[in-house]
Amino acid sequence: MLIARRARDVTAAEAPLLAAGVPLMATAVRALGTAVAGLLRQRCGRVVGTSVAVLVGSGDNGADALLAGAELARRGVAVIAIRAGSRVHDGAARAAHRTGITLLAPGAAALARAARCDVVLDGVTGIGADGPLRGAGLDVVVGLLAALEAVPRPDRPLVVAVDVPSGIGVDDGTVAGPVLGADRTITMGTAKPGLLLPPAALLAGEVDVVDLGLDLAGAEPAVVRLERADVARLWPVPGPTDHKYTRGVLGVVAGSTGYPGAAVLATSAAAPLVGMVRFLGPDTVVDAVLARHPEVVHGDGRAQAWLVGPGIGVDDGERLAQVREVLERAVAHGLPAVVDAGALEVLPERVGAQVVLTPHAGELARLLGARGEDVAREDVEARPLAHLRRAVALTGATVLLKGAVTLVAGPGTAVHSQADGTAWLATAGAGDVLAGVVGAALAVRSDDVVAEPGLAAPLAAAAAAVHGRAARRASGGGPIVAGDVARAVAATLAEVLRD
Ligand SMILES: NC(=O)C1=CN([C@@H]2O[C@H](COP(=O)(O)OP(=O)(O)OC[C@H]3O[C@@H](n4cnc5c(N)ncnc54)[C@H](OP(=O)(O)O)[C@@H]3O)[C@@H](O)[C@H]2O)[C@@H](O)CC1
Ligand SMILES: [K+]
Repeated sequence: MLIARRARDVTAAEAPLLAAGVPLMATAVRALGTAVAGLLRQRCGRVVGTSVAVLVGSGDNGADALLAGAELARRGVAVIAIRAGSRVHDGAARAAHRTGITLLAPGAAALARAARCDVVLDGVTGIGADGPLRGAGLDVVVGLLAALEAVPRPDRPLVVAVDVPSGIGVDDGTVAGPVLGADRTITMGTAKPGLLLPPAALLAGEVDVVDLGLDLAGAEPAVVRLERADVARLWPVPGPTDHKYTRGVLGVVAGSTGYPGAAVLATSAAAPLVGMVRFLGPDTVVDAVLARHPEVVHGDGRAQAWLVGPGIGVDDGERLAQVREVLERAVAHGLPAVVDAGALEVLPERVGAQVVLTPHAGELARLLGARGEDVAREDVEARPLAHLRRAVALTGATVLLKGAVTLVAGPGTAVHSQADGTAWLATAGAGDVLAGVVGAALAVRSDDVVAEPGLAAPLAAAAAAVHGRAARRASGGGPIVAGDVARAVAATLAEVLRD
């Protein structure tokens, strides 16, 4: 599990080690040097003779970056260093000087040179920053972003962020000013919340954590990300005495004459994962579902969890009446349920954490608006976690806010952040597939969720992980439709459970 801790917790954990003389910075610098050398080898096929530009801020973040630059210079890399603060760490400046690196003033000429290097190392600010970039750091980032515009995309340098992309909200993931988006972030000691929370997380690229041996046991995890083994631990494997009913029945109310495909996608994703899917919908939709999945059972009856809403519009009164009836019944029995798309319109005033809402940013804004909050989609996109938390507080539900980075939290649970997919997953119907996987995750552990409703949040995060991995598997780096993702779900789960 990837665990993010707040800046103050990291600083507190560093203090005793620094007092004991443990050379944390040397470890950070070594890891940076190795990572950058690896990227240079990938990009240029060699390290010697490549070029790196280092943006050097005033604090230890700048020192990390400059010392890594000195190490790379010793390995034959042509390094330029650009001042991005009011001062430079003494020891790092001396080490740079010894390797022949001169510190350049942040003018247009230096930034144009940086824009043509193989790698840029962003050491403007780290966890010691207060607020968005200002002063020399801001000028350097704005200037470099402009200089990069003049370079054809394939020739632009790879950007490596030291600890965090400078200027992000380290603890809250906000982006309140210019930030140089990174291809990779080498983060020290532990992940930081801003590396996992959008919108900042979208600027961090791949995140590698450098082990500094910090004792963070006492620090409350701010955000967590499930990895393969965590998903495997959460997902039950049937035993020899299991049958379709003990494995879990998922009831699905989905699809409409306007959107029959959503029902097909949701049931296709769920069917292989559960003992049985039972389906309620208009006849034409039932026909479409059964044509694809003859194993789906048509008609009302007992289920261990319900999924309501995919392919049902917010003004489809007839379908929403059925959703309302099924949802109220599920809530009255304390059963887990997934509430998606139009069904969010008929969510009871208060529900328990066993009910998982799956809005995108626009739907979350609408949900909050219906509860008296003045919120636009852009507000949710700028501060997704804050709005997700508000929705949890107002409804009592577990909320999965889907996006390139999907966030999940319930009342009192950890915040989960999953980013397992691919940009190709931004395609019609992907949300219907996700809803199917979340429904399945709740159905197969229904008894556990009824006993411990807080379990719905990690299970929904696990479902998001399976969905994202299925998209990656189906895509192989190229375009996909949602049906490809649904078809890849079963093999993806097998892979998750096997490894
Ligand atoms: N301690 C260790 O051994 C280890 C530390 N580690 C590393 O240290 C980093 C933390 O270093 P830190 O505490 O020196 O703070 P840091 O983030 O470099 O910036 C502070 C300076 O930046 C400035 N500044 C502030 N706000 C700003 C803004 N909004 N916009 C622009 N500038 C701003 C301000 O300078 P001023 O404005 O006064 O010139 C301030 O003094 C951490 O992220 C990690 O990389 C790791 O290697 C592990 C071992
Ligand atoms: K940085």
